[in-house]
Amino acid sequence: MNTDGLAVAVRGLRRSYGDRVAVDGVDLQVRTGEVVALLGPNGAGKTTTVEILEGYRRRDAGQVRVLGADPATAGAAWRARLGIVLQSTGEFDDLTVAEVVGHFAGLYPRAQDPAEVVARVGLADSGRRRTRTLSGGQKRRLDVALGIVGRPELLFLDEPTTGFDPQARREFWELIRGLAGAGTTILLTTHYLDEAEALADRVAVIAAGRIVEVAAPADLGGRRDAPAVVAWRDPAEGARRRETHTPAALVAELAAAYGGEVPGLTVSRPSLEDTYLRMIGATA
Ligand SMILES: Nc1ncnc2c1ncn2[C@@H]1O[C@H](COP(=O)(O)OP(=O)(O)OP(=O)(O)O)[C@@H](O)[C@H]1O
Repeated sequence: MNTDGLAVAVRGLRRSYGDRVAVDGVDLQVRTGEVVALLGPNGAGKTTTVEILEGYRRRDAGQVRVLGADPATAGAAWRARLGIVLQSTGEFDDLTVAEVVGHFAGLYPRAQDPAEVVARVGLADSGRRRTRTLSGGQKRRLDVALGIVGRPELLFLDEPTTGFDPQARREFWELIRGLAGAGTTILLTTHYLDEAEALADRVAVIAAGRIVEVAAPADLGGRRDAPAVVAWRDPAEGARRRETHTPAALVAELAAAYGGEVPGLTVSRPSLEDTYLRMIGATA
């Protein structure tokens, strides 16, 4: 397997738990410096796949290279190049935010300044607080701080913004964009389609243990070529709707017919969520 320019290279990955096939022949590549979002319904095999890449679960079959090494056998020096933000929050008893981040910084050979990391995740005012007094969203920020304090080359984020308020999500996205802009490769799992669209260069859709498609958010499922939906409200007939590949022509036609503004006019394309739900076979 040629892994030039790839932070993650996976071919034919399989893993079963007893009779249950969780990962059924996954192929996936993440280029160095890329942000890839892994999307899929509950039980699709995301966590299993990601934890195999992180070296936390064994695989039954397949080739896997992460930062050039096989996670099943790679050692501590390899692990220090990864940043991992898991779904569940660690418990740190009575330690303060600054103490926990400082402690983790000590585990890495080229850690960032802990105070800078605390500020970067928006916890500068909470550095002296004991971690058990943090809100859910603040704990998640602490998780992210611990994931990035070692200056990872590759960052794994498992549903990073679950429990965030909208403003905290936007701030988190800025943080992630900053890391990506500085060259960090990022593989994230999320159930938020807007998050995938905001952050990812490419999204990989996984369902029932198989990759359905990998594409840029704008291209997924043929989105770019999908017809536009032009909707308006006719004063006599009520709500009207037409699908077209030439929406500008239709709008011009309607404008002429209505003698100017078209009542209640909207022009839309299938959202990433519409496309995703169609791909995984959901009946929305
Ligand atoms: N340790 C385990 N033992 C037995 N079955 C497991 C184990 N871990 C996962 N599974 C099963 O494997 C399948 C894939 O699970 P996985 O956690 O990888 O999915 P996921 O896509 O991460 O789901 P979610 O979105 O709910 O986190 C599921 O059917 C799950 O029940």
